[in-house]
Amino acid sequence: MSLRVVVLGAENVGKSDLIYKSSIKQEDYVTDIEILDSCAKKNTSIAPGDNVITWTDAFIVVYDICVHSSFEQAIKILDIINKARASVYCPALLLGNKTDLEHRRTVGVEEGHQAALEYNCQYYEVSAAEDFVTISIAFQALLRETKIIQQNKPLLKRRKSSLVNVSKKLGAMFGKKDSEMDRKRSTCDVAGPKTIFEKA
Ligand SMILES: Nc1nc2c(ncn2[C@@H]2O[C@H](COP(=O)(O)OP(=O)(O)OP(=O)(O)O)[C@@H](O)[C@H]2O)c(=O)[nH]1
Repeated sequence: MSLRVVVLGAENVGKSDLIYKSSIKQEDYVTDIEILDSCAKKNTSIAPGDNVITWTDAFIVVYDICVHSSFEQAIKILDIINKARASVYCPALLLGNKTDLEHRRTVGVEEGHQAALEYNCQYYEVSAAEDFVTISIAFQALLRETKIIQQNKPLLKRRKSSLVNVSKKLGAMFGKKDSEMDRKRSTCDVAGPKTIFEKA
Protein backbone atom coordinates (compact mmCIF):
# COMPACT_ATOMS: atom_id res chain seq x y z
CA MET A 1 0.00 0.00 0.00
CA SER A 2 1.18 3.50 -0.79
CA LEU A 3 0.42 6.41 1.56
CA ARG A 4 1.03 10.11 1.13
CA VAL A 5 1.49 12.49 4.03
CA VAL A 6 2.02 16.24 4.01
CA VAL A 7 3.72 18.03 6.92
CA LEU A 8 2.59 21.61 7.55
CA GLY A 9 3.42 24.30 10.08
CA ALA A 10 5.16 27.61 10.66
CA GLU A 11 8.83 28.19 9.98
CA ASN A 12 11.41 26.59 12.29
CA VAL A 13 8.97 24.38 14.23
CA GLY A 14 10.98 21.26 13.38
CA LYS A 15 9.12 19.80 10.37
CA SER A 16 12.27 18.58 8.60
CA ASP A 17 13.74 17.03 11.76
CA LEU A 18 10.46 15.24 12.50
CA ILE A 19 10.23 13.87 8.96
CA TYR A 20 13.80 12.63 9.13
CA LYS A 21 13.29 10.89 12.49
CA SER A 22 9.91 9.43 11.53
CA SER A 23 11.13 7.99 8.22
CA ILE A 24 13.89 6.09 10.01
CA LYS A 25 11.35 4.54 12.35
CA GLN A 26 8.64 3.82 9.78
CA GLU A 27 10.69 1.88 7.23
CA ASP A 28 9.15 -1.49 8.02
CA TYR A 29 5.64 -0.32 8.82
CA VAL A 30 4.22 0.42 5.39
CA THR A 31 5.93 -0.51 2.17
CA ASP A 32 5.63 2.83 0.45
CA ILE A 33 5.20 6.17 2.19
CA GLU A 34 5.72 9.55 0.56
CA ILE A 35 6.16 12.58 2.81
CA LEU A 36 5.89 16.13 1.52
CA ASP A 37 7.60 18.84 3.57
CA SER A 38 5.88 22.18 3.04
CA CYS A 39 8.40 24.96 3.60
CA ALA A 40 6.52 27.98 4.84
CA LYS A 41 8.66 31.06 4.45
CA LYS A 42 8.12 34.42 6.07
CA ASN A 43 5.33 36.49 4.53
CA THR A 44 3.96 33.62 2.46
CA SER A 45 0.85 31.61 3.08
CA ILE A 46 1.13 28.62 5.43
CA ALA A 47 -2.06 27.06 4.09
CA PRO A 48 -1.87 24.03 1.81
CA GLY A 49 -2.76 24.56 -1.84
CA ASP A 50 -5.64 22.64 -3.42
CA ASN A 51 -3.07 20.52 -5.28
CA VAL A 52 -1.78 19.37 -1.88
CA ILE A 53 -5.21 18.43 -0.55
CA THR A 54 -5.96 16.31 -3.58
CA TRP A 55 -2.49 14.71 -3.42
CA THR A 56 -2.30 13.77 0.25
CA ASP A 57 -3.87 10.94 2.26
CA ALA A 58 -3.10 12.52 5.66
CA PHE A 59 -1.90 15.75 7.27
CA ILE A 60 0.63 16.41 10.01
CA VAL A 61 0.43 19.90 11.50
CA VAL A 62 3.41 20.91 13.63
CA TYR A 63 3.94 23.76 16.10
CA ASP A 64 6.69 24.71 18.52
CA ILE A 65 5.51 24.55 22.16
CA CYS A 66 7.80 27.53 22.90
CA VAL A 67 6.34 29.81 20.19
CA HIS A 68 2.68 30.66 20.66
CA SER A 69 2.35 32.22 17.21
CA SER A 70 3.30 28.85 15.66
CA PHE A 71 0.38 27.29 17.57
CA GLU A 72 -1.96 29.99 16.25
CA GLN A 73 -0.75 29.21 12.71
CA ALA A 74 -1.35 25.51 13.34
CA ILE A 75 -4.94 26.33 14.34
CA LYS A 76 -5.44 28.28 11.10
CA ILE A 77 -4.14 25.33 9.09
CA LEU A 78 -6.39 22.89 10.99
CA ASP A 79 -9.32 25.17 10.32
CA ILE A 80 -8.67 25.06 6.58
CA ILE A 81 -8.12 21.30 6.61
CA ASN A 82 -11.32 20.82 8.57
CA LYS A 83 -13.35 22.74 5.97
CA ALA A 84 -11.80 20.68 3.19
CA ARG A 85 -12.47 17.44 5.10
CA ALA A 86 -16.17 18.21 5.14
CA SER A 87 -16.25 16.73 1.63
CA VAL A 88 -13.23 14.40 1.62
CA TYR A 89 -12.23 13.02 5.04
CA CYS A 90 -8.49 13.00 5.55
CA PRO A 91 -6.82 11.99 8.87
CA ALA A 92 -4.79 14.66 10.64
CA LEU A 93 -2.20 14.69 13.43
CA LEU A 94 -1.36 17.76 15.53
CA LEU A 95 2.20 17.69 16.88
CA GLY A 96 3.57 20.06 19.53
CA ASN A 97 7.35 19.83 19.07
CA LYS A 98 10.40 20.69 21.24
CA THR A 99 9.27 19.29 24.59
CA ASP A 100 12.94 19.17 25.58
CA LEU A 101 12.64 22.96 25.96
CA GLU A 102 9.92 22.69 28.64
CA HIS A 103 11.33 25.70 30.55
CA ARG A 104 10.51 27.90 27.53
CA ARG A 105 7.00 26.55 26.98
CA THR A 106 4.32 29.10 26.03
CA VAL A 107 1.66 26.71 24.68
CA GLY A 108 -0.13 24.68 27.35
CA VAL A 109 -0.87 20.96 26.90
CA GLU A 110 -4.53 21.83 27.49
CA GLU A 111 -4.51 24.20 24.51
CA GLY A 112 -3.22 21.41 22.28
CA HIS A 113 -5.82 18.95 23.61
CA GLN A 114 -8.59 21.47 23.10
CA ALA A 115 -7.55 22.14 19.49
CA ALA A 116 -7.37 18.40 18.77
CA LEU A 117 -10.87 17.93 20.16
CA GLU A 118 -12.24 20.87 18.22
CA TYR A 119 -10.67 19.80 14.92
CA ASN A 120 -11.10 16.05 15.38
CA CYS A 121 -7.47 15.08 14.99
CA GLN A 122 -4.89 13.07 16.91
CA TYR A 123 -2.56 14.98 19.20
CA TYR A 124 0.91 14.36 20.65
CA GLU A 125 3.69 16.42 22.13
CA VAL A 126 7.17 15.31 21.04
CA SER A 127 10.81 16.28 20.82
CA ALA A 128 12.46 15.71 17.47
CA ALA A 129 15.75 16.32 19.27
CA GLU A 130 15.37 13.69 21.98
CA ASP A 131 12.21 11.61 21.89
CA PHE A 132 12.06 9.02 19.09
CA VAL A 133 9.57 6.75 20.84
CA THR A 134 6.66 9.20 21.01
CA ILE A 135 7.33 10.36 17.43
CA SER A 136 7.11 6.77 16.29
CA ILE A 137 3.89 6.17 18.27
CA ALA A 138 2.33 9.34 16.82
CA PHE A 139 3.23 8.51 13.21
CA GLN A 140 2.07 4.92 13.56
CA ALA A 141 -1.26 6.08 14.99
CA LEU A 142 -1.75 8.40 12.00
CA LEU A 143 -0.69 5.76 9.48
CA ARG A 144 -3.02 3.20 11.07
CA GLU A 145 -5.98 5.56 10.72
CA THR A 146 -4.94 6.49 7.16
CA LYS A 147 -4.64 2.84 6.13
CA ILE A 148 -8.12 2.09 7.48
CA ILE A 149 -9.59 5.04 5.54
CA GLN A 150 -7.77 3.98 2.34
CA GLN A 151 -8.81 0.34 2.68
CA ASN A 152 -12.45 1.33 3.15
CA LYS A 153 -12.54 3.75 0.20
CA PRO A 154 -13.51 1.13 -2.44
CA LEU A 155 -16.24 -0.13 -0.08
CA LEU A 156 -17.62 3.39 0.34
CA LYS A 157 -17.54 3.92 -3.45
CA ARG A 158 -19.34 0.59 -4.01
CA ARG A 159 -21.97 1.56 -1.45
CA LYS A 160 -22.47 4.92 -3.15
CA SER A 161 -22.85 3.39 -6.61
CA SER A 162 -25.28 0.74 -5.35
CA LEU A 163 -27.34 3.52 -3.76
CA VAL A 164 -27.42 5.27 -7.15
CA ASN A 165 -28.53 2.03 -8.82
CA VAL A 166 -31.31 1.53 -6.25
CA SER A 167 -32.51 5.10 -6.74
CA LYS A 168 -32.51 4.60 -10.55
CA LYS A 169 -34.56 1.41 -10.17
CA LEU A 170 -37.02 3.15 -7.87
CA GLY A 171 -37.24 6.00 -10.37
CA ALA A 172 -37.98 3.53 -13.17
CA MET A 173 -40.66 1.82 -11.04
CA PHE A 174 -42.38 5.13 -10.39
CA GLY A 175 -42.01 6.34 -13.96
CA LYS A 176 -39.14 8.82 -13.53
CA LYS A 177 -36.56 9.11 -16.27
CA ASP A 178 -32.84 8.75 -15.45
CA SER A 179 -32.25 12.38 -16.45
CA GLU A 180 -34.78 13.55 -13.84
CA MET A 181 -33.16 11.37 -11.20
CA ASP A 182 -29.70 12.69 -12.13
CA ARG A 183 -30.97 16.27 -11.85
CA LYS A 184 -32.36 15.59 -8.38
CA ARG A 185 -29.27 13.74 -7.23
CA SER A 186 -26.88 16.49 -8.25
CA THR A 187 -28.01 18.59 -5.29
CA CYS A 188 -26.72 16.03 -2.80
CA ASP A 189 -23.65 14.72 -4.64
CA VAL A 190 -20.45 14.44 -2.64
CA ALA A 191 -18.35 17.33 -3.89
CA GLY A 192 -14.68 17.05 -4.79
CA PRO A 193 -12.08 19.12 -2.98
CA LYS A 194 -12.82 22.80 -3.26
CA THR A 195 -10.27 25.38 -4.22
CA ILE A 196 -10.46 27.05 -0.86
CA PHE A 197 -6.76 27.01 -0.22
CA GLU A 198 -4.42 29.85 -0.87
CA LYS A 199 -1.11 29.31 -2.60
CA ALA A 200 0.95 26.63 -0.76
N1 LIG B 1 15.55 21.92 21.01
C1 LIG B 1 14.97 21.41 19.93
N2 LIG B 1 15.27 21.90 18.72
C2 LIG B 1 14.64 21.38 17.63
C3 LIG B 1 13.69 20.33 17.75
N3 LIG B 1 13.25 20.04 16.51
C4 LIG B 1 13.87 20.86 15.67
N4 LIG B 1 14.73 21.67 16.34
C5 LIG B 1 15.60 22.72 15.80
O1 LIG B 1 14.76 23.74 15.28
C6 LIG B 1 15.35 24.29 14.10
C7 LIG B 1 14.37 24.19 12.94
O2 LIG B 1 14.20 22.83 12.62
P1 LIG B 1 13.70 22.39 11.16
O3 LIG B 1 13.48 20.92 11.18
O4 LIG B 1 14.62 22.92 10.11
O5 LIG B 1 12.34 23.20 11.12
P2 LIG B 1 11.36 23.40 9.86
O6 LIG B 1 10.00 23.52 10.42
O7 LIG B 1 11.58 22.30 8.86
O8 LIG B 1 11.86 24.78 9.31
P3 LIG B 1 11.52 25.45 7.85
O9 LIG B 1 11.95 24.45 6.81
O10 LIG B 1 12.33 26.70 7.85
O11 LIG B 1 10.05 25.73 7.82
C8 LIG B 1 16.66 23.51 13.86
O12 LIG B 1 17.71 24.26 14.42
C9 LIG B 1 16.44 22.22 14.61
O13 LIG B 1 17.63 21.66 15.05
C10 LIG B 1 13.40 19.82 19.06
O14 LIG B 1 12.59 18.90 19.26
N5 LIG B 1 14.07 20.41 20.09
